[in-house]
Amino acid sequence: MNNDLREDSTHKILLVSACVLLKPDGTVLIAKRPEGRPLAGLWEFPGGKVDEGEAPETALLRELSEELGVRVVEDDIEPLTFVSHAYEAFHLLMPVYLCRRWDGEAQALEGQELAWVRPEELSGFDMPPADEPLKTTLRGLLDRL
Ligand SMILES: Nc1nc2c([nH]c(=O)n2[C@@H]2O[C@H](COP(=O)(O)OP(=O)(O)OP(=O)(O)O)[C@@H](O)[C@H]2O)c(=O)[nH]1
Repeated sequence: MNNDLREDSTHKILLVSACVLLKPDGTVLIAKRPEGRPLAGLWEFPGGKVDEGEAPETALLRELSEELGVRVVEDDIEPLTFVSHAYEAFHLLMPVYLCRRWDGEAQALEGQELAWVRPEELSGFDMPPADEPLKTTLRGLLDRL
């Protein structure tokens, strides 16, 4: 095997499901990571790590319920894009789903700050390096819907 491609703990793949919750007014939800967590203070799309043996969609519905108290059914999420980014400690692979229908009002259940913003406003928010490409591509992706 090519040494550059060998399995290496520093290049472990971390699978994280994320969601673009889109309201009819064209705004999307972002959440600010609370103090005391890695990447604290950065704004990101709701979601989280996929547990061992868990489907990415199941993980997403679980995270949306835990973090925001919104109930989403699997039929109401669809693949939008994905992010692949090499962090120092792991390689992030993040399927990004789109959701336009959910039950309940999004609440900050984990001490995070929430903001509904237009995709073109994302450039004004500090986001994790992996999310940078989304700042420019999200508007186009949503325009195509
Ligand atoms: N949810 C989410 N995670 C992101 C985004 N961008 C990004 O780099 N990440 C990274 O993906 C990882 C997600 O981990 P997390 O800590 O939010 O996952 P989790 O909710 O399962 O956390 P836990 O381990 O405390 O249960 C973090 O390393 C985070 O920095 C994003 O837009 N949304």
